[in-house]
This record gives sequence, structure tokens and C-alpha cells, in this order.
Amino acid sequence: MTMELKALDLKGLYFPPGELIAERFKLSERIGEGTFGQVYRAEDTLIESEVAIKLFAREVLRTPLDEERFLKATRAARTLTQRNVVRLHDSGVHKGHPWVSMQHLEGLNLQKVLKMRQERGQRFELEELEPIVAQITLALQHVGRDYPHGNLKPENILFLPDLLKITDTYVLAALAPEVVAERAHQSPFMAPELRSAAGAPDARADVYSVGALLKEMVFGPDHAPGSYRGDSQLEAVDALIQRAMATVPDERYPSVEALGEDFATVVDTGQRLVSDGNGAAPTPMPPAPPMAPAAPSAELLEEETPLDIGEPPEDDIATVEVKRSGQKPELIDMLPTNEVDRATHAAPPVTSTSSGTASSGATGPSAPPPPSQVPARKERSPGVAGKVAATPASAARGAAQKKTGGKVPVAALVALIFIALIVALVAMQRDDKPAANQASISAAEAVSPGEPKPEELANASSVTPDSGASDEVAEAAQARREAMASLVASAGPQLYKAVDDASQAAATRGEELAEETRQAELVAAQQQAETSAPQPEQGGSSSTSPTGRASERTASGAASRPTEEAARPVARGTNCPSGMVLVRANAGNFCVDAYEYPGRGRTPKTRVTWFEARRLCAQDTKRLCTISEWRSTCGGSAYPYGNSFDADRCNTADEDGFERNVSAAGSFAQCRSRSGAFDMTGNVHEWVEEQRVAGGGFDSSEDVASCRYSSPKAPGSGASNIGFRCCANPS
Ligand SMILES: Nc1ncnc2c1ncn2[C@@H]1O[C@H](COP(=O)(O)OP(=O)(O)OP(=O)(O)O)[C@@H](O)[C@H]1O
Repeated sequence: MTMELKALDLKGLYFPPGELIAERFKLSERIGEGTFGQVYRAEDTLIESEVAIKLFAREVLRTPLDEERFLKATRAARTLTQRNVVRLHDSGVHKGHPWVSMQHLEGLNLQKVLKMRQERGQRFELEELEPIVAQITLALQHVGRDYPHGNLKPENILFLPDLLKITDTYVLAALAPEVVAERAHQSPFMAPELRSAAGAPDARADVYSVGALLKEMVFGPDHAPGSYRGDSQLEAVDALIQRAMATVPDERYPSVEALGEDFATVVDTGQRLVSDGNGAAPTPMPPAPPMAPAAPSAELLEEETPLDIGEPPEDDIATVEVKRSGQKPELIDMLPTNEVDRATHAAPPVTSTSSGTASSGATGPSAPPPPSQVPARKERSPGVAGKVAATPASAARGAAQKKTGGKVPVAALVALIFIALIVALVAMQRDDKPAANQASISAAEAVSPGEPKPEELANASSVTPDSGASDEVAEAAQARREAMASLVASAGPQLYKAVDDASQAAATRGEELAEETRQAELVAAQQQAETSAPQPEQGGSSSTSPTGRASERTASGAASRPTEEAARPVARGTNCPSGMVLVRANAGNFCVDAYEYPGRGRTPKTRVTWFEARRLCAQDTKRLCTISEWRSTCGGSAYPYGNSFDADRCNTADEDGFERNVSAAGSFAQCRSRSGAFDMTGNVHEWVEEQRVAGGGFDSSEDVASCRYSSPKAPGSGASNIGFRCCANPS
């Protein structure tokens, strides 16, 4: 049996403002409506918090079985807690209307962003789409492979300042197949197999939807296959979309992850790379394109970037790792995630991926700050603004700053941009007529489109019919939302891109300067040791390392701290052994294992001392990476994927600060640096030549699981969370 959904009376409100749902949720204004029902802003009177309520049309429930199905599916969906999934709080049936309550999001949906862009003839750049696809993939992974979302479409993708969330994850399971089938006939984003109520859709239904979303975002609604605007990269994307949208599920990608991986590869390399079909990590990419185009020249950087790079304190990992024991607390179904609060404290958005090409123009969804329930977690890694006023500089950084003469053009420029934007924001918020100054609104929203301001929050909660909010206030709110839309649709991405480029360049150069200073300290300390102290005898007691730290001795008594790095000739070759990727660095090219030892799909070797790691690399005619090489591989940003921490992207402590387990190398497919190396942060801490461990492990939070973190470690020690990867010179 099918039903004429379009015939449903959705023009009027189901209930007047002030209607109390489940004696708890007081309806306010209607946010929007779709085929199945209406979404309202509402107040949760129990905890005095704003929520969104989706009320379904009565017609979707025709039998007691339908109601049972609805309640069961929505109850199950309340356990979904991944950050890219809108959190569901409660559900029920009110006067015949099924309903769900959920976090209210003050953002824009993709439909609106698409519309704005299409009106201006703008398309999404491929680099912008990579983090979007990555976050959708994470959300869908969480929702579950066995039961697809099924109804993924632009209206169900909501953009917040620094991340996106998908809604309606429960709809397919909650509604009768006949109802879904009727909807599928109307939606270009729903897989064809959903048009039959008899079908048993699987994850490939979502592959179809993501393909349709990509098609819309890359090519727009009028795209005819074959018209690539003369661009071979677009041709590759089009082929990928065709495969994703194949009518027969068997001909599609087997999973959204597999699709996402191919898409990332096309974006990063401009090439097609067919994944292995199982959603596992693809074969390591061929040598990465030079990273140089993205960064300003070294000369320029030296002038411009004496920023504190915000390296975390060099405590031993044991002192900074997150707690290792303890059960995850029970999830409280009714706990509202205070998205507003999170958004208010979010760091400035930054680009989360990079293509390695000079032309990238990404908007950068980044991770939100940690939930307030996790007091142990520190402040988020600083964005650009944060970097300018970071923690006290180390001696190395101080030296690096001296070297640059303390000039701060990039920092000043970025700070100026932010100050100007903040001034504009304040001016806008003081303005009694918010729509009056579109330019200042747009500029202010560029900092953080969609981010609610304190006054706006106050307004939002006062825009309840009960409080007698005026039309003028509603209009002002609407004007502000339009301004946000305008910004996201045009200026925002460019600004994010500019800020991110500056940030990355600054971070990269800061790292280089710090490393140069470290090397200088090494040489100086060594010279001092040579002239003022007798050489320790073979097998003697521990010596002081060139950095002033005690270092152990090898079994033969030879000094364990290597110093040959400085003398290593600059390598210019580009051929790497199998399983390694090429990294091009100013100091010379080098090859690095794409995966932690022993390699892809294998559990990393742990409980390995520095000596053993070194020996195992040498067995393969490789060597341990220097810290400088390791950092270059990880990339110029704080994390392999950008400057904002994402607890789900690499195998680190999870969003709530709880450790995961060590996993097979490469299983976190999105944890890939731009050079093509996996698990640079998280999974296992990695030994480097300087007798340090870098990158954090499955138990590390954002401070430690970072490209910038490393910690000295006694070379004879090993632990269940310490492994390594090897480097080699290219031929
Ligand atoms: N939690 C939320 N917070 C804020 N806005 C939301 C929320 N959930 C949905 N919306 C918005 O409400 C509007 C209506 O959503 P709704 O889910 O009813 O429509 P739809 O997804 O287009 O249709 P369908 O009924 O087919 O699912 C959309 O613009 C959507 O972006």
C-alpha cells in the first residue's frame, strides 16, 4: 500500500505555539517541514534547554505495529552519540503524531548552502568536499553498516561552525517500508532499491546518496555526464559518482568508506585509485606531489612567522596520557548535548585537509571542543589566534624567535583580520536593526558562520510565542541567518583558507626553526662534551645526551645518541621501496613507511625498545626516522588531517577521553597525512632516532596525539603502546 504523502496537509502548523508535548517540550516556532512532518524549535521545560522537535504526520502511523516500530527504532537511535550525528533525546506519540526530540542546531543545512552557491554560479571546490565526505562517512560508520541511513539528502546535513551533523538517521528503521518507498520515488538522493517496500537495503543505499550529494555539490543539478569543464580531475570524480550511483547495488562501492577513500585520493593526487573493495585502506599512494607550492618560500617565512608553535610540554608520556582504566560512563539518554555551548567555545574553523596543491580552497570543519563532562581534557589546540598567545616558549622556540628578529607580519595580519571581524561582530550585535549592515554581518559571520552569539542565544530562547517575541525580532533573526548563509556560500571558505594557509605555514616554519635550534644545541653540547669531559669508557655508566638528557648505552657501550643526522647528505632521489612513501623536504627527500611496523593491516609491533626498533629497521636496510623527518611526514599542521583535533579520525582516546585499543595499521582509513602515511598520530607512539617517541597512541588525547608532540624516552624501555616506523633514503 502506498500513500500520497504530498497530499498531507503540511501547510499549517500541527500544533499552535505553546503546545506541550509529553508534558515537557513546549513548542515554539516551526523551523521547517519536509515530506514526513514538521520540525519545531521547543523548550525542554524540565531542564530549561532549547531542543528541536520533529513531529511526523499522523498518516505515517497506520497500525499499532507502525507505532511499535517507530518507538523501538527511535529508542535505539538515542544511543547514537557520534559527534557528526544529531543527538536524539526522546520520542513518543502526541495526539496521533509521532515525535522525536533532539539537539537543536543553529546552523545551515546543505540545501540552503547549495542554493546560495547555485544562485551565484559557484560550485564546491573538491578540496572543500573532502572533509565533508569524511565527516559524513564517520557519521554513517557510527549509524551502522547493517542499517543504512537511507534518507541522506542536503536537508539532513547541517553545518555548524566547525563540523557537520546529519539528522534523520532513524527514519528508515522507524517508518513502514511502504511510507519510505513512496518517499524514495520523490527523492533524487534516495537509492532506487528503496522504492520497493520489499527490498532489504544495505549500506550501499548510502553509497548512492553520497554519490548523489557529490554530484549536486560538484556539478550542480544540470550536470550531464561527460561535461567536465576540461578537467581530468573532475572526470575522475564523475566516474566515481557514476559508480556510486549505479542502479544495481552490486555495481556500487561496497561502502561509503571505500567511496570516501577513492574520493580523497582523487582530491589529493588528481588520480583515480581503486580501493580494494572492502573499505580497507587503499594501496599506498605513489610519491606525493611536492608539498612546496602550499607554503611560502623559506625566506619569506623566516621574515614572517616567529609564532609560538604551541608545542606541548615535553613531559614523559606517562605523565600526560589520559587515564587508562575505568569504564565508560553509562550514556544518559536524556542528557542534552549543549551544542550551543559547544559552538560558543569552538576554536576558529580551520581547514582540516589539504590536497598538497596550491589551489585548494577548503572550508574546514574541525573538531568541537571536548565535552564539558571531561574535565581532565585540556584546552583545544590553538588555532591561529591561539598560537599567537600560546604557552611560554621553550628555549628552542625562543632561539627560533630571536633568529627571526621578532617580526610578526603573518601573525599581525591574522590578528588584524580577527580583530576586525570581532569589531564587526560586536557592532552588528549592538545594532538595533540587524539587517541594516549586511557587510558587517557578513564579515563577522565569516569568523564563524552559524556560531550563536550570546545575545542571539538570548533572542533564540525568547523567540517563543509565549514570551511575546515580536515580528521584528523574528525578522532580525532571519536576517542574521541569511547573512550566515551568504557568508558560508561565498566569503567564508576563502577566509578559512587564508587563515589556514597562514597557520600551516607558520606551524611548519616554527617546527623547522625549533628543529634547527635543537640541532644547533646538539652540536654545541657535543662540542662542549668533547672539549671539557673525558670520553666515557666502553661499557661505562650512562652519558649525558647532547640535549642534556641522560641517555642509556648500547650493550656494547657505544654512545646511543646518534649524531650523524646533521652530516647526512641531502637526498634528491624519488624512488622508495615498496610500502614506503616519498616525502619531499627542504633538508632532502626521504622515504617513510606508510604504516607502522610491520606494515599495513598488521598489529603494530609494541614493547619494543629503541635499540630493537633500530635493529629491525636496519634488517630491512632502513633506519629509524629522525624527529624532523617524522614531523615532515605528519605534516605542517597539528594533526595529519589539519589543525583541529578529531577524536574519531585517528586511533586516539575517544571523544570522552577514554582510551581505545591498538588496532591494525591503517584501519583508521581517514588517519592519513598528506604524504600518504597512516596513523602518524594515535595507534602507537613511535620511536624516532633521537630516542624520543612521537605522535601519541590509542590512549592519547589531543595534546599528545599530535604531529607536534614528542617526548624523550629511555631507549631501553618499551611499552604496550610504543612501536615505530622506519625511514630510508630514496634512490
Ligand atoms: N535538530 C535540528 N535543529 C535545527 N534544524 C533542524 C533540525 N532537524 C531538522 N532541522 C531542519 O528542519 C527542516 C525540516 O526538517 P525535516 O527533517 O522535517 O525535513 P526534511 O528532512 O526535508 O524532510 P523529510 O520529512 O523527508 O525528512 C530542515 O530544514 C532541517 O534542516
